[in-house]
Amino acid sequence: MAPLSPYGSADFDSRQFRTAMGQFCTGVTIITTLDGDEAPVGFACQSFTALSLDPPLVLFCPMKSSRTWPVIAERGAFCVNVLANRQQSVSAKFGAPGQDKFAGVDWDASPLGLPVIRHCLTWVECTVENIFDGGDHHIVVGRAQTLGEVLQDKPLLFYRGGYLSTEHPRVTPAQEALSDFLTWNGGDEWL
Ligand SMILES: Cc1cc2nc3c(=O)[nH]c(=O)nc-3n(C[C@H](O)[C@H](O)[C@H](O)COP(=O)(O)OP(=O)(O)OC[C@H]3O[C@@H](n4cnc5c(N)ncnc54)[C@H](O)[C@@H]3O)c2cc1C
Ligand SMILES: NC(=O)c1ccc[n+]([C@@H]2O[C@H](COP(=O)([O-])OP(=O)(O)OC[C@H]3O[C@@H](n4cnc5c(N)ncnc54)[C@H](O)[C@@H]3O)[C@@H](O)[C@H]2O)c1
Repeated sequence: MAPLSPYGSADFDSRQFRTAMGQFCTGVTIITTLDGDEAPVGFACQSFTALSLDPPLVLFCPMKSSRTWPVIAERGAFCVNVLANRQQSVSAKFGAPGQDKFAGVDWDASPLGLPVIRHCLTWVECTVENIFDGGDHHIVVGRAQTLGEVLQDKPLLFYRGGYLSTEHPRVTPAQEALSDFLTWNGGDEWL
């Protein structure tokens, strides 16, 4: 058996860890809420995922140093805004420290009054269900309360620390691809 590369050893630094984690391509969301003065706040977040269908749960992981997180905890609710490909500048704005990330950003209020950023692929309004410890992050579980409409647009993807163009419009259904893969008898040609 061939030995694993140095990246396979436990002796790695933070940059190597980020490089490895950056191979996992994700979408980008903006997690928003309202502060005590009813002003909108939010931050860019890739650590978002669907968690459970019944009950309908999602999760995201804010850094413990996040300044938006305590505002969400206080409000007990947040809105997940799923960014479209054309919203790179929104991601950059909400992904860096700043006083007013909403300056110049158009938004509407969800049923709970939370900020829904215009032109997102969709949005999900949630109440905070549970908070777990995750090293230098919190793991926040939310219960979906309202689903937004779905726009027919391309997603913004984050990959290797940058944004990936999603110009190719074709979407292959995962179920179909999986069953094709499992019944494939064409040797290595699949890859
Ligand atoms: C594509 C993408 C995905 C991301 N995914 C995640 C994720 O999943 N989870 C996550 O936690 N973060 C993620 N981030 C990073 C996060 O969006 C940023 O750290 C963002 O600034 C956090 O916003 P905030 O409002 O929570 O905190 P901020 O107020 O922006 O503060 C963030 C940090 O900067 C410090 N800070 C604030 N203002 C200043 C200042 N003027 N000078 C110096 N330091 C300052 C704060 O003390 C804190 O440590 C992602 C960023 C990008 C671009
Ligand atoms: N989960 C996060 O907190 C998270 C995720 C992505 C980016 N960011 C932050 O956004 C900024 C832009 O990132 P970049 O362009 O340098 O890309 P990068 O090369 O740091 O990101 C590559 C991958 O590393 C992981 N990562 C990066 N920072 C992390 C962190 N603080 N905690 C946990 N995982 C992390 C993510 O999986 C990301 O996809 C950086 O300041 C980065 O720390 C934070």
